Amino acid sequence: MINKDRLFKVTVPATSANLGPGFDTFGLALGLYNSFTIGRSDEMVYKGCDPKYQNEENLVYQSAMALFKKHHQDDSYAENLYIEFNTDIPTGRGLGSSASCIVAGLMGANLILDEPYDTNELFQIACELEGHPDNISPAFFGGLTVSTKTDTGFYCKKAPLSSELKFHVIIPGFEISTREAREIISDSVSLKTASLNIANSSILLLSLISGDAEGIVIGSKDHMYEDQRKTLVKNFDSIKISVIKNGGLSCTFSGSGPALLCVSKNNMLNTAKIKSHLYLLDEGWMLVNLPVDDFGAFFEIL
Ligand SMILES: Nc1ncnc2c1ncn2[C@@H]1O[C@H](COP(=O)(O)OP(=O)(O)OP(=O)(O)O)[C@@H](O)[C@H]1O
Ligand SMILES: N[C@@H](CCO)C(=O)O
Repeated sequence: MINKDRLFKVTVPATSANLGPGFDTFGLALGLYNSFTIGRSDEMVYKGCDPKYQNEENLVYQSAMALFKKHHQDDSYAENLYIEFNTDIPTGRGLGSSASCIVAGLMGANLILDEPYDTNELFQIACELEGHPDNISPAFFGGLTVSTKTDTGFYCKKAPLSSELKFHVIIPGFEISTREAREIISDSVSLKTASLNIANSSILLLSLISGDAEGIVIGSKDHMYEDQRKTLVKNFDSIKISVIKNGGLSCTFSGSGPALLCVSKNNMLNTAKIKSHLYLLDEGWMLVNLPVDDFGAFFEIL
């Protein structure tokens, strides 16, 4: 039996990490959402969830259990939950689907426990579970975020974003897991490469705030991972060329990919031309305009 008196609906925005050079650092919340209704139940229920995730490895369930275990100080603690999935964020595309599951699992479990943890504590646990903070930060706080890890935990700052900027994602029909996309990149870079990425990400951040087109073009260039990751994504170069030729200021992997994030200014992007190029390709690419979500995850008591 589901405890219908205590059902909570947690809604989490999609997120696009990196924005080019800001690897594991920059994140942007976008107006596409996953909602999860969570409560206690006599038996485990995964309603509306892809059958391949209807098991104890489920990331919403795992994240909720992580909080219960911490709260009860018992590593073997487990209980049955009702979790209903209403999900629009495509899985394994680089749009923060895993971050949405982690944030919802933690927020849902915290509500079930009568909120013993504050947002910063949940944020810290979420970053630990995801392994890096760049998707978790905008999922929790919305908008454009810059995150780092200090000796005492993860730290996030929100940056104001120019309202003249528009964001489109180009999403293919296939998935690449973050694990696979991280395995393909080298785990060390030269000082020269690191310095170029620091310089570009700084220019990019200033330009996203001011809306300076030239700074976005220059600052979006990554030197650390794009060349390696694009070997996993057929037609990456041709799509990027089409976006830039048709008014885009940048076209970078969204998070670990394979989806791409395009930044443009006002209505300069010729979406019809880009769509006709995508139509010629085999991988089912779709171009979608998404607003920025400035608020991040929220809950309702049902
Ligand atoms: N709707 C969903 N239902 C159940 N599990 C999901 C759902 N969406 C995501 N997941 C979990 O998240 C995993 C995908 O996470 P992964 O990090 O590979 O991709 P992503 O989060 O979409 O990309 P990125 O982290 O680059 O934004 C899935 O394998 C699954 O475990
Ligand atoms: N910064 C991460 C985002 C994906 O979770 C990556 O690019 O691997």
